[in-house]
Amino acid sequence: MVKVLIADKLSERAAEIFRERGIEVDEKPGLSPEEQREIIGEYDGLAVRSATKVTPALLEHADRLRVIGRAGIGVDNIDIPAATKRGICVMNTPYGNSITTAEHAVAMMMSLARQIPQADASTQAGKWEKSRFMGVELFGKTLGVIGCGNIGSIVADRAQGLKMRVVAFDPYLTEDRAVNLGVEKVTLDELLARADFISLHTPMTDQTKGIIDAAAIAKCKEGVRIINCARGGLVVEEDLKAALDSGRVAGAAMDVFVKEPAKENILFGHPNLVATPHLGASTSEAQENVALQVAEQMADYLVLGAVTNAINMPSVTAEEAPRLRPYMKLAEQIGSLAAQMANGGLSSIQVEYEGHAAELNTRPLTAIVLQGVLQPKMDSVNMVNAPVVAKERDIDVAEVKHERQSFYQSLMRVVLKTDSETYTVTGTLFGHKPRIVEIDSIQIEAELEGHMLYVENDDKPGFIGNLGTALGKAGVNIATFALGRASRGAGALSLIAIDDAVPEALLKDLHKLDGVRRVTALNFGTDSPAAG
Ligand SMILES: NC(=O)c1ccc[n+]([C@@H]2O[C@H](COP(=O)([O-])OP(=O)(O)OC[C@H]3O[C@@H](n4cnc5c(N)ncnc54)[C@H](O)[C@@H]3O)[C@@H](O)[C@H]2O)c1
Ligand SMILES: O=C(O)CC[C@@H](O)C(=O)O
Repeated sequence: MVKVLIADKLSERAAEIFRERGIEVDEKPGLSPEEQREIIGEYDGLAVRSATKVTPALLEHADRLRVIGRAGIGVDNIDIPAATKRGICVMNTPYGNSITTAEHAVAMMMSLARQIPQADASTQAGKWEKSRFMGVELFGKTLGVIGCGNIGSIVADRAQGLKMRVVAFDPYLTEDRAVNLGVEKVTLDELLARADFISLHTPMTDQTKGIIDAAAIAKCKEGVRIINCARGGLVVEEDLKAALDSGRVAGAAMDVFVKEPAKENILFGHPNLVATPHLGASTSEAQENVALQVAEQMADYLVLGAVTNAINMPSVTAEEAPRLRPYMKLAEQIGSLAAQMANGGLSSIQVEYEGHAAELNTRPLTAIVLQGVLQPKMDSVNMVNAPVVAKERDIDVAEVKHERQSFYQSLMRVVLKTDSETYTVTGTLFGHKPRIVEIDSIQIEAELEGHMLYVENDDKPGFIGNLGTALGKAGVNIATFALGRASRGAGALSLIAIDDAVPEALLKDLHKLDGVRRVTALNFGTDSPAAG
């Protein structure tokens, strides 16, 4: 039975959904990394928030793991390259907590403007420090949004409701989108120079790490207020502390910290700091949304093969999945056949689609062709890691969609080049069954299954009889025999399904048959999706 581990505290709905979808689920939040390593080998799916660190050390023990679901947005607690290498799909829930987090950023901005947390503490301590807490209005002030994606754009919208001017720095924000959002797209320096409040909403990347440091703060208005509800490392905490001390930054509101959980931090205790413990996504609505979404997505993947919001593989909707399934089998078979026929180091793989196949979502199909090509040489390759493996090996991958009409309603072709030769295998679907219809421009009609022989020979009388006799003498039973030839008397080829593997000695004898050009043993293993 398919089994999922919920490793962090998620809304109860997640476990309910897994069970409704026939998936066994264990809820074990709060385990130590060592405890997680001990049990992870039992699971096909792992659902996390931000507490669990999905490291290469954990993944090394994850022999069954097929999918990691992050109930939230940031996947910086998951080692994506390590997961991809192991063929594990990683998905997040990009929109489920955006409104909640944007609202938290706005709440933080208001807290800064009116020092509400400090005033609350003082008032409840019995002081009545009316003159200490002089605030500033938001009306007419400029908010600088760094990173204007899902959350940044909601913050911008809410700020406009408060009659603030919004300037945004985001290299990927188009002018049109900026106009639609009602924000002014500016450079980072312009934003720093103009903003009264700055709110950070980028992911943590090499470009954004430390985007607010001493140099950036030096370009800000005197008395700027800074809000970070994105990721801790976006702000250099030591530089912010110095700027708070000098008064250059009038206030800072931090929901996220370089080191979390932040039990201690250089900023703590500063009178102009407002701090929350990574609460951006913590509303019941957002947690319900992300738990439900992550469980549905993971169940769709584990049960149907549908892929939604994956970070490391192409999407396949739940509606597409059943339509793609027979093509997936065909994709793996043509890839596998071409690879088993090929000699020499692979240099390029071109996957061509014609007719109905060209109208499908071809990215996952191409990934599966790559899986089929690479699997005969590597055990642990699948559609998640096959594109990465191909890239690592400098194999050039191309996808071509033909508009031309062909004899077949739907065709998929793989053209595989090695350093010495080119191999072409074309297949179609008869009903839902994959069929090979052409090999190197010779027409044939064959199903691929179990043990097979691929034979190339001179097209002359007696060859097939001799081949059959040789196999029969060795006790090898022929299950099916598919034959094709270029033209009378020219080269011919056959794909022969046999009941058992051909011993090495027999292969050598077959090579000695009069007129034989090539004999290759093929295997479309019964436990592989490429099996017929
Ligand atoms: N505090 C929390 O609990 C909490 C909750 C949800 C999300 N987050 C974090 O909030 C951040 C934003 O999430 P989102 O859903 O809006 O993501 P998003 O991907 O929708 O938006 C991120 C934006 O940042 C922009 N960006 C990327 N590199 C940039 C750069 N160098 N300079 C400026 N902009 C850049 C992107 O173009 C994109 O528009 C993420 O870091 C996420 O992890 C935190
Ligand atoms: O799970 C959380 O509480 C935080 C989530 C947040 O950081 C995210 O990136 O979605």
